[in-house]
Amino acid sequence: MQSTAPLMPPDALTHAAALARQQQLTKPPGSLGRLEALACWLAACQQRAQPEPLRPAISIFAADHGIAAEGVSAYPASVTAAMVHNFAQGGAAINVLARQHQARLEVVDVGVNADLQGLVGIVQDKVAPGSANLLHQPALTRDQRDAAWATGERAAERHIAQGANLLIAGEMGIANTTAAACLICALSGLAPEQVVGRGTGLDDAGLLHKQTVVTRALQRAQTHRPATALDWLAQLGGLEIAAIAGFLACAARQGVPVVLDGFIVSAAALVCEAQQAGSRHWWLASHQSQETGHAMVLQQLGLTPLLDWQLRLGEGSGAALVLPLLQAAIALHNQMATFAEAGIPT
Ligand SMILES: Cc1cc2ncn([C@H]3O[C@H](COP(=O)(O)O)[C@@H](O)[C@H]3O)c2cc1C
Ligand SMILES: O=C(O)c1cccnc1
Repeated sequence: MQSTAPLMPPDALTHAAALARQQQLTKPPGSLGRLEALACWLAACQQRAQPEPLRPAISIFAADHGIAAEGVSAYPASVTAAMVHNFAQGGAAINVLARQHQARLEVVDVGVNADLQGLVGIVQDKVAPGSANLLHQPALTRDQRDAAWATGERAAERHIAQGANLLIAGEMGIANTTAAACLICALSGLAPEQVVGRGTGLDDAGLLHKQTVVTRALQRAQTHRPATALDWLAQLGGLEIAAIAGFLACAARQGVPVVLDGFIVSAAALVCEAQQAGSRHWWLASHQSQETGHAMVLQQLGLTPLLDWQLRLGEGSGAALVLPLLQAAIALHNQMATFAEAGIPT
């Protein structure tokens, strides 16, 4: 884990140059709406007034959660490992989207409670076989938290070394919306009723139970007097959430933009921004998740989601879904004629 000095945002001069080009393209200024802002942001991130096409890469971090024992998910904990097999066979939603948009995809086992050795495309970087039950004890030791964070940093570095210029983090971990909700409450000051959602599809009774679990877990964690976001991460996080926070921190330090996925990634983003201020300038929010509280977290991060399509899957799927929109923003920005080139009077 590195320094907490505020990061520089994407390059302002390049942003201004890109904006100037947008004003000269053969359309009324502003008529391509957010596509224009996206092109200028990507230009600033790349420090090229005409940005290169995107070379996206995705890491899915998978881990089990002790809190699953409290009946906070509509699915059994065994689904985490089963879904890693599905990722390896190419059958999950994120596999389809990654193939469709030619994104490099890797799955990182940072803490699944199963032997996943030998599965195709699975990076073995297991820190522990899952987190502890955060209702009764800290989810992670400090060492586990730091090791998982470093796992995420290594994943971002791998992608960047292979030429990726846009990163996506996804997650798989049954019960991780509970850990994410706890962290979001702790870091945002929002109440459990404002944050806790149905996850994979809890009914009304399940939702109330999950709210109670989160409230009690927050009370338990308070007794340890957590002072920093990293303290909260150890108390209430999970191995994949810590890894995603490290992934985001590393990407921002290296000046590589990230498309944030849904609720769980946003919890990791809050941790990252608290630890490394200014990281958020390198992020775009793909969508507003159905999960309660996601909208308010994005607001706190100063991010406006692109889509509101009732998504509540995770895996990085929402982020992968907006890749064609980003590619379109860059293609329009680079390939449209200017008024001068087209001889159109202004
Ligand atoms: C088949 C299946 C595939 C998934 N892919 C992502 N998630 C999503 O659901 C989980 C979080 O919801 P909760 O906190 O309610 O367990 C995470 O694993 C998340 O990525 C899935 C869940 C299931 C069941
Ligand atoms: O928004 C998400 O990331 C999400 C929501 C519900 C279940 N799994 C993930």
